[in-house]
Amino acid sequence: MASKDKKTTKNKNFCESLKYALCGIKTVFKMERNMRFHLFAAIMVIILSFVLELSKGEWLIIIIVLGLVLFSEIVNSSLERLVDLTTNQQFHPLAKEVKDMAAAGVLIIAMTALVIGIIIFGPKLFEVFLQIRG
Ligand SMILES: Nc1ncnc2c1ncn2[C@@H]1O[C@H](COP(=O)(O)OP(=O)(O)OP(=O)(O)O)[C@@H](O)[C@H]1O
Repeated sequence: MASKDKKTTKNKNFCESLKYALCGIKTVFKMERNMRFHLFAAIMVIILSFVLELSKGEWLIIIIVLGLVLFSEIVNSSLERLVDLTTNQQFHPLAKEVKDMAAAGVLIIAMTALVIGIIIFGPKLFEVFLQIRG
């Protein structure tokens, strides 16, 4: 194990819980290429949202969706590790189902985010396109 921290007991207070949660965020970004891709995409969407001056309601939807995408990727990554830990990376049909279902969860929220993105940004980008064309 890379970490020198071998603690296995319950966190004593909120600060300690926060410390380990931040440690989890650091680990998932370091280890998971998909998570880095999702973060890059999220930053691009936020920049586009500022440029296109979204309404407060549109911002709320974008923030919720981006949070759900990142959350689903973290749950997927943690389930993958749990499966690898319990199966010791040996094939098991249930392990396949767990990993495939966790990946399906990410896919569904990513598709939802795409559709919401098209609904919110599509007409605005089309307007910008028409203005550029004069
Ligand atoms: N122990 C196992 N037993 C059975 N099937 C497995 C096992 N481990 C992985 N698989 C199969 O291989 C696929 C890929 O597993 P892997 O752990 O590499 O996920 P991944 O490709 O890294 O996922 P992601 O793209 O979300 O990072 C799984 O979706 C599953 O179908």
